[in-house]
Amino acid sequence: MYQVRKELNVELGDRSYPIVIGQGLLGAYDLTPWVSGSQVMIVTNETVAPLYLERAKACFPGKSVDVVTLPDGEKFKDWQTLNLIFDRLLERRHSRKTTLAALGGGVIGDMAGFAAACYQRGVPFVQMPTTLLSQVDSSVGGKTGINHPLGKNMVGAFHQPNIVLIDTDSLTTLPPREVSAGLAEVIKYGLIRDVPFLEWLEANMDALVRLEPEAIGEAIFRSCQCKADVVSADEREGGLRAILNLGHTFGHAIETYAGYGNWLHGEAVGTGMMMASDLSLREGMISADDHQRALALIRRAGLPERAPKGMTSDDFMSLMAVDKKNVDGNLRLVLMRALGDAFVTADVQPDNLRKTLLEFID
Ligand SMILES: NC(=O)c1ccc[n+]([C@@H]2O[C@H](COP(=O)([O-])OP(=O)(O)OC[C@H]3O[C@@H](n4cnc5c(N)ncnc54)[C@H](O)[C@@H]3O)[C@@H](O)[C@H]2O)c1
Ligand SMILES: O=C(O)C(=O)C[C@@H](O)[C@H](O)[C@H](O)COP(=O)(O)O
Ligand SMILES: [Zn+2]
Repeated sequence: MYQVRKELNVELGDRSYPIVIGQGLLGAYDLTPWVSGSQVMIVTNETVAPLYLERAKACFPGKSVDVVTLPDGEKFKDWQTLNLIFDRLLERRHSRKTTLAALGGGVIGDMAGFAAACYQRGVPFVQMPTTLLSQVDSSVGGKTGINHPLGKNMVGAFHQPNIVLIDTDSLTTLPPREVSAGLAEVIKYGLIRDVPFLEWLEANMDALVRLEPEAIGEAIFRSCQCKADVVSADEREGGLRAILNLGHTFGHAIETYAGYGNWLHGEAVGTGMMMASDLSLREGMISADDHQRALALIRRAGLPERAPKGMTSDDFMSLMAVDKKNVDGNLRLVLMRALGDAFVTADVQPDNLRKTLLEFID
């Protein structure tokens, strides 16, 4: 038995798709209406497969289901591992009618989605996210890709899924550090454009850290709602969508510096949002009280508040110089005019940026 708690839609004209959120969905929810051909290939990893693969297969009754199981970890979000997906697709003679289904966290979702965007110039794609971070963020919106040693997510494509199936029961097996990482992206939505949600998070953060089902279901729904609204308004990041990058300019620099996987993406984003808040304060945009509210919430989620040991401000500056938001060599950052009101700017005082970097490095 399963229970759908909430359903919402990413509105993209004839490419619109549902996000279905509930309990017991893996193993019971019929995904075949979103699969046009007779074949599915599930992309998963060696950690998730023993936990959820059999249940995921049962979502495709009557279809022929193939599987490719990748090694686990951010350090495998690379060309070599991506190629394992293409190897399997070709060895098994999959056609452009095969649907790829991502079963796992954001690493699997980003790689399976990129493979779906590229294989025979594009095949249908389904998201079955199993981490908090992937349920609140990466499974929605169609950003797919892999890392490059010189920069995070530097090679990729936009490729929207046909459906996102979120079984919140899968979170029961998630390690606490991964829960905190997911909460970073949840907090992000409050900080960028949803003050009522920010207040709700302040009231419910302890329940979220404990993964209490009511609270976590609500946080996932409201996060997906915020992301779906932003993506529906600006699918390819022509403008508004860049606010989803709050904390990511600093965060991606941290992930690249630390070596992919040593810092979790959500951890780097948590510290990065503290840095963005600090800079917003120095730029005279948010008040000291607002800054303290942001810091307190990120801390309560159990996220780190210092940059990696040994990382210098020069390291930050050179890694941030390859950020995708930059234009004509000018650094562009997401800051907050006020809590719940993020925007992109290329116009920060160099001295304020330097002070923010110094504030967070050891
Ligand atoms: N495309 C986007 O819009 C977008 C948005 C945010 C993040 N991302 C990307 O997502 C990635 C991070 O995703 P993530 O935080 O899910 O990390 P992840 O995919 O590495 O998963 C975290 C860990 O949890 C394990 N795991 C997955 N589900 C589990 C479960 N139910 N129980 C126990 N263990 C489980 C995984 O095997 C892995 O070891 C980064 O590469 C980031 O760049 C993409
Ligand atoms: O969906 C988006 O847009 C985001 O920015 C969401 C981010 O949480 C996510 O980490 C994304 O992968 C970052 O995108 P990038 O373009 O900065 O690599
Ligand atoms: Zn992110």
